[in-house]
Amino acid sequence: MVIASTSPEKNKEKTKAKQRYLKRKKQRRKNKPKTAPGEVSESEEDGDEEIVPNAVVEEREVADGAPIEPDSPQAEEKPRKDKRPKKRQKVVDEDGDVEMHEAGPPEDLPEATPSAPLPTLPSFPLPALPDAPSKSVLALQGLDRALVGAEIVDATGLLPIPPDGEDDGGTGLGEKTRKRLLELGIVELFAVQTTLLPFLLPRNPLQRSLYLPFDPPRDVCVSAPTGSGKTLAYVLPILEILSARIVTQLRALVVLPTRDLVTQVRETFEAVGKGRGLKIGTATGQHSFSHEQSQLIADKTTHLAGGSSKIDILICTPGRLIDHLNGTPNFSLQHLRFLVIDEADRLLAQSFQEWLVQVLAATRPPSQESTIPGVLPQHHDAVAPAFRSLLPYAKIPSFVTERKESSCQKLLFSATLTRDPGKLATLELRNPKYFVVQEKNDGPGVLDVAMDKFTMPATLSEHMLVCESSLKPLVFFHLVYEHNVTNALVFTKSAESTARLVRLFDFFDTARRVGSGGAPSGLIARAYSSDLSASERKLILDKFRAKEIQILVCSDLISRGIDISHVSHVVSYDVPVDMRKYVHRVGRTARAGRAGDAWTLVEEQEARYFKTMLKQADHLAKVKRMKVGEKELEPLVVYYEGALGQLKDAYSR
Ligand SMILES: Nc1ncnc2c1ncn2[C@@H]1O[C@H](COP(=O)(O)OP(=O)(O)OP(=O)(O)O)[C@@H](O)[C@H]1O
Repeated sequence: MVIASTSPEKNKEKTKAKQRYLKRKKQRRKNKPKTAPGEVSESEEDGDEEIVPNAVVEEREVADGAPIEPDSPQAEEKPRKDKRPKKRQKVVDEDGDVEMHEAGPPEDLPEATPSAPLPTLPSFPLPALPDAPSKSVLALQGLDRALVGAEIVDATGLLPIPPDGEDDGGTGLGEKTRKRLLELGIVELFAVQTTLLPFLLPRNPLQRSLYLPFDPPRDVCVSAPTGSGKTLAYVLPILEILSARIVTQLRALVVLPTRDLVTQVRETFEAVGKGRGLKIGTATGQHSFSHEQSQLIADKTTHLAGGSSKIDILICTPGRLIDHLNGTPNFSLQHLRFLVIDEADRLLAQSFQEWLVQVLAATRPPSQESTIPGVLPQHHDAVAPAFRSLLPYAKIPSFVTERKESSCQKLLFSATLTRDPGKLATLELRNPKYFVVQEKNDGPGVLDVAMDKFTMPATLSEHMLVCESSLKPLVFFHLVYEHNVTNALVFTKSAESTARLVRLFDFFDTARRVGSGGAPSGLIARAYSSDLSASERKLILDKFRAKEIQILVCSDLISRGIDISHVSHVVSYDVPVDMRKYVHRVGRTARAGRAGDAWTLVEEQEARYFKTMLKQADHLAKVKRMKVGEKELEPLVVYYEGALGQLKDAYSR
C-alpha cells in the first residue's frame, strides 16, 4: 500500500500540496464561464487534465474503497473519475499515415464540402489469434512419417487355419507348419498374425528368398496389445522362410530384454519348428562364454570371410550378443535375413555398449576398402551377396563386386511401441511398414500410439482400491482370502519389498490358520526378483507354472512378455511408475482371449498421481474404483497384528 511507505512529515507536506491544488482548482472553476445544461465545457471535452501532484494521486488511491464524505474533495472529484476515456478515431491523411484523434460529436469534424469529400476509411480485419491446433495435430507433429501412415488392424479379426492340403486359407503357411499348429491346438490365427503373415510371406516364392540383394524387404514395426500373439507372428514366417535353407548359417537373430523371455521364445520356436531341421541357439550369459561359443560356432580357428555358424536362429539378450560380436571368431551377422527386436521400446532404451549401433554395423555391407587379405571363402556360397567385397578379388569391378543391399529385414514388436522419432531413426529402418493392432477399428489408431494411449486386452477387468498406506497389507490379504485372488502375480516396487511381503504373508497365513483353528489355506507365496540366482528364478517360475505356487510376488523383472496362461489375477501392490509399466503388468493376465482381473492398490497420497496417469492415457473410465470398508477388514486385524510383530522380530534379528 502506498500509505504504508509515507512518513508523517511527508504526509504533512502532501496535505499542504493537496490543499494548494484544490484551492487552485476551486479558483479555476469560479473563473470558468457558465455552460448551458447538457453542454460540455471545453476542458472536459478535450479530456484535458491538469497534472495532479503525486501526493494527490496517492491520497486518492488511499480513499478508493473507503467511504467518501459527501462534501470532501474526493466527493467533488468522483464524477470525473468515473468518466470513461473518450474513444479514439483513426484518420488517414493524404500520405496514408494513420493518426489517432479524439472522437467528438459529429459537428466537431471539419465541415464536409461537396468538392472535398471525406476520404473513406479502409476497413481491415480485426486482429485475431489463430485457432490452437488440435491435440491430434500436435501429436502427429514431428512423428515418424511411416508411423503416421500406419495400417490399423482390428484386434478381433481371426483366420481359421485349414487342415492339410494345398489351400493355405490365406495364411501363407505351408502344409507342414499348418499341421504342426493344429497339433499344438492352434486352430486359428490371431489378428496380429493374420496381418503380418501375408506381408512377411509373399505369394511370390522369389520374394521369400534368403537373399534379396536387389529387392531388399521392407522393415516392419508392430504395436499390438499384450497377449495378442506377437511371438507367433514372427516365429511362423521365420520358420517358413528358413526351412528352405540348405546350408546352416545364422539367418535369424531375436533380441529380447531378459533371459526368461529368451527361454520362453526358444520354447515357442522349438515347439512350432519341430521336425523342420532348423538349429536354434541362445546366448544369455547363463553359461560360460566358451560354452556358448562352442554352441554357436563351428570353426573358431580359421578366419572365414563368410563366418561360421552351427545354428540358424539365435535368441539372445543384447549384452551377450555384443560379447560374441566382439569376442567370438567367425561370429557373423552377414547372412541375417531377420533381425527381430521384441519389446522394442524397452530394448531401445537400453544403451548397453551401444548394442544397437554395433549390431546394425555388423549387418551392413562393408565398404570396398574392408577386404580382408588372406581371408578365404569357405564355400562358393559362404559369403553373403552383399558382403562379397570382403573377398580378395573384390577390387575387380564385376557383377560379383557390385554393391548390394543387405537382405536383413528388421521386425520390431511391442505392446507399447515407441513413438520417439529419434529412437526410431537409430534403427535405420528401410521403408518401414507400421501395423497398429487395436480393439476397435473406429479409434484414432496411430494417434493412440503417438499419445501413449495403448490398447488393453478386451477380456481384462481393471480395479483400483484406494486405501491408507498402513492398511495396504490388510487390503491385499482381504483380496486373497475374500476375493480368491490366487494364481496371481503381485508386483511390488523393489526386490526387497517382494521378500518382505512374502514373509508377512507367510506369518499371516499361519496366524490365520492357528487363530481360526481351520485347515491350512494351501496357499504358497514366493518372491521372484533379481535377488535370486538365474537357476533359483527358473525353479520358482517352473513351480508357479506347475501351479505349485499360487502367489508369485515379483518386481518388474517379469512385467514384460512373460506368458503364463493360468495367471488369472495381477495385483499391483505398489502402483506402477508409468503407463507403460501399468500396461505390461496388467497384460500378464487376460492373454490369448482368456479373462483376467487386474487390481491396483493405491495409497491415499498416490491416488491423484495414479488417476492423472490413467486420465492422460484416456483409461480412467475403464478402471473400476472399489472401496474396502474397515468393517470388512476387521476380522483380519488380529492375525495381521500378530504377523506384523513376527515380521519385526525376524528383521530385528
Ligand atoms: N493363434 C493362436 N491361437 C491360440 N493361442 C495363441 C495363438 N497365438 C498365440 N497364442 C497364445 O497366446 C499367448 C500370448 O502370446 P504371446 O506371448 O505371443 O503374446 P504377446 O503379444 O507377445 O504378449 P506380450 O506383449 O505380453 O509379450 C501365448 O500363450 C500363445 O501361445
